[in-house]
Amino acid sequence: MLYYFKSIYSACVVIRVILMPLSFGEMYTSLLNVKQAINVERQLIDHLETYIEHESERLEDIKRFYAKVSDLHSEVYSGPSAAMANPLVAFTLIKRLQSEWLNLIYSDEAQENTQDFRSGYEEVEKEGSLPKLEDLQGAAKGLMRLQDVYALQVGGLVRGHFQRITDGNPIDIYSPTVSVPLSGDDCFLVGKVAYELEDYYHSVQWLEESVRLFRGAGGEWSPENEGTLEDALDHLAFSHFKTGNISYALSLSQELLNHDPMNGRVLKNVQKYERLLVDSPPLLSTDTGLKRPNTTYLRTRNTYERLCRTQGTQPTHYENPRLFCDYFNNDNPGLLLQPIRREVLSLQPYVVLYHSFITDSEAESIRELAQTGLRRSVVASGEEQATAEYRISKSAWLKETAHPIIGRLDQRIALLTSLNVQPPYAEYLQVVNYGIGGHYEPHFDHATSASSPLFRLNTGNRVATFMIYVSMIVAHTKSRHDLKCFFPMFFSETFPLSLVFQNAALFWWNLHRNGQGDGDTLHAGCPVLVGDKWVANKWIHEYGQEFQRRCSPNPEE
Ligand SMILES: O=C(O)CCC(=O)C(=O)O
Ligand SMILES: [Fe+2]
Repeated sequence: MLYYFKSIYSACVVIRVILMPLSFGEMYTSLLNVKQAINVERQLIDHLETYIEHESERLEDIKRFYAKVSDLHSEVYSGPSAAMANPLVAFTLIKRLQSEWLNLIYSDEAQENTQDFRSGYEEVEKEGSLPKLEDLQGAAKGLMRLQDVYALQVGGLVRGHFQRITDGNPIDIYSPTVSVPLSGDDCFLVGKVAYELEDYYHSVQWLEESVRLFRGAGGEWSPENEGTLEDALDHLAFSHFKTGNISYALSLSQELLNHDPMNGRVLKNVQKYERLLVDSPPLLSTDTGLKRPNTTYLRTRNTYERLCRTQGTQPTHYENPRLFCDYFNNDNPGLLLQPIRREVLSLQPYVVLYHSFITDSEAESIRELAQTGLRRSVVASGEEQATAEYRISKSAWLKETAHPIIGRLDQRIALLTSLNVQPPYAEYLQVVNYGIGGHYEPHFDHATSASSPLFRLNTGNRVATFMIYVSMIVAHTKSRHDLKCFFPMFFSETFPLSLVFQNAALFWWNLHRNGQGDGDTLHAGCPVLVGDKWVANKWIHEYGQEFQRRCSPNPEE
């Protein structure tokens, strides 16, 4: 969702990405890649199935031997020494002890089964399609971003719910069709990511849940787990120590010692905490001083998050009678038969929403065409471009030659805006796919520094943005009260937000007529709470538009 608000923020401008070989890296930054990982896991499930079959057969064989020998002992050898009189019985006893037990005990079968299982995994690994540690960390950070921006309760998330406390009650802000609760180990990993970032605000919350769940599991061991109750207690105790909650750090460490009494490091910590508590007993206040870590790059965080939580505050048509909706053809013969539903959302800056700008099948084609070209999105960083935490997505550039659809889109944009959208007067179409909790924090699309790599096109700054919602399956299915217009059938109270924007396009001028950037065009893509969000940007440059957008020295225009 794109929101507008006024504030000053340093420019971060997306520029053309140099195409690199196809890579699957940074999976967490694009939901498309996450979806592809489903097939990867399916392969592993097949390997596990074969492994289980082989191991079951092996155990069956072992059980058969066990039954044979134990039966012999209860039926044949249990009597007096009569059985030994039978030379066949004597022979088979000696043979078993000399050979059969040996073969059983030193059998390679278990190892062979494990080896086959591992080879299957290694094959998948070689394809390069497995997530890396960085992906796990990125996904965990995405979850914490959603937690923060949408004020979600960690306890709710752990139970598979997306809840926010409103007026003292947990309210579902999104009800998933399938709810997936998290395990103690899931929470441990999220908490550990925060812990390693020295972000004890989050580590405390997630590790609390982890400890609770591990305790509940009664120390039961699961082969897939990375952490244990002891690990979680250890990290949680230290997180509490770092946030000044010494007495809690002490009691957690003592609990840990119950499980691991010889742990010298924890023994030392306990002594240290006890000393600290004697030296400066805790105040009665329960305020642990837990604060969210300050991100240096976002001075407009509160406004941004408020807007994301309230689903935007675009001006309503009731407040400003100069805003309107109409069927628009730009007096252009190309649009006469198919005028487009236009909605003027704001006059200053001038922002227009074009409904149904593309069809479902065009949206699908755009997504498909972009797939192989998707690379981690970058932003301008000085004279260069770099990835950034404040923009988590992948993007691909589509030339007009990629498919006739792209050329037709360019044409349609030109018909609507009367602007020259041919390169180099506009950039290629940039298709963006967001990842887990993917977002684009408040930014300007235009360059705000003369050294920006954006000027390498030599066609001036980005005068306008034409942004298409190529798909947006969002969490909220509540109605938008602030987006009613003259099209009641399209904006009925019950109409899901996602459908209002899906296939629509936004247009706005980034620059004033005097060429200066318009500070009011600060905008953002809120973290994607759920679903697969795609947008496509067409950035139109200053040069080539001289006859369509007259200049003016007036800084207000
Ligand atoms: O995803 C959005 O809603 C905004 C994207 C955006 O502003 C950009 O790509 O420049
Ligand atoms: Fe933007």
